[in-house]
Amino acid sequence: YTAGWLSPGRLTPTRLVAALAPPGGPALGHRRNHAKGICFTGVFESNGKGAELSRAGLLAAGTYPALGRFNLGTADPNAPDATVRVRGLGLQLTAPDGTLWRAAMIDPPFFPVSTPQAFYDLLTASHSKDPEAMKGFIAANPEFGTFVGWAKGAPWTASYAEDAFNSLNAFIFVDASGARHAVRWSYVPQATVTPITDAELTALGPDHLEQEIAQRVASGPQRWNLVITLAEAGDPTNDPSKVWPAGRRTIDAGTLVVQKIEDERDGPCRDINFDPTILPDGIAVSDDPFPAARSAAYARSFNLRTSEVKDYPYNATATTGAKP
Ligand code: HEM
Repeated sequence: YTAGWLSPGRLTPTRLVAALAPPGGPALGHRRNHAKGICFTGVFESNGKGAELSRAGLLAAGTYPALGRFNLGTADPNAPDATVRVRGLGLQLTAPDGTLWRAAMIDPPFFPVSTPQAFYDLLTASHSKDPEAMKGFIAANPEFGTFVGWAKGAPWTASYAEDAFNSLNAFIFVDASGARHAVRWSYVPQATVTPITDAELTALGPDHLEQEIAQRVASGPQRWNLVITLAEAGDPTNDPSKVWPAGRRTIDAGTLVVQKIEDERDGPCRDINFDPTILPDGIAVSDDPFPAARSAAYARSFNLRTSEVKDYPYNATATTGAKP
């Protein structure tokens, strides 16, 4: 059940989260990864088409509350936007009976590495002073080269509203008859995508993405389609670094509508852990090893940051963390 995580010598959540910290140490009180972000509320408008694959109530037609957070894949809450290649979306959908579907997705079309151990090795190598460390890592994890190609070549955007956010990890949808379907999903923007370069993003300023999404949402709701992709026999479900072949059947299950930008520091995202294993009946984890490892690491990060409340008070004058 604990996937060996309690055995001595194995990769543990504590070691994994410690490895995320930059050489100067973690930013106390903040998420240990994806530390820079901005919170929002809205709704998920389910069109009911996902009910063919999953009996989850949130995939039956209806409108359900959504809480989420756009973020940058960095341990530094003050990182300039153009220095961070990976952007993320944490999302919680709530069914009328209170059942939750939490997810945390990113914009690359595949993950840089195949296993949680390789992610740990990447973090360790990238923070190492040994000039050979990254060379050794890349030799042992050739899939990372594909990610480097994406990171160097893929266009940037000037808005979170123009980014697609991908589950990358495979999950199992269970339908009303009990049949199981391996899927991945993406939230695909309805906004027109205008590619830019990293130099153009730099010129827009270090915190452009937060300022821009606040302005854009203030001028009108922003939308993403939930596109579910069905695996075919033989498609790898245990390795998020491997894309599935083109042409797989997809279902557009509904629309995420971002209606209001919320305060990041004092807002409703602060005390949420977007743990990707918090799933409603009708959605389950697959043989992908990441969600279990992520769940343990996110809990460790959550426990650390919520115990560091004096370093991240709810407002400028609070010293105890008590919400005013
Ligand atoms: C073993 C691999 C991974 C580790 C150790 C890891 C670690 C973490 C940690 C510690 C956090 C902060 C949690 C918190 O304090 O609430 C986080 C947040 C996040 N992670 Fe991961 N992660 C991993 C893989 C992934 C993958 C595969 C994805 C996407 C497909 C992803 C997307 C995100 C996103 C979007 C957030 C921000 C969620 C929020 O806004 O709270 N991570 N990650």
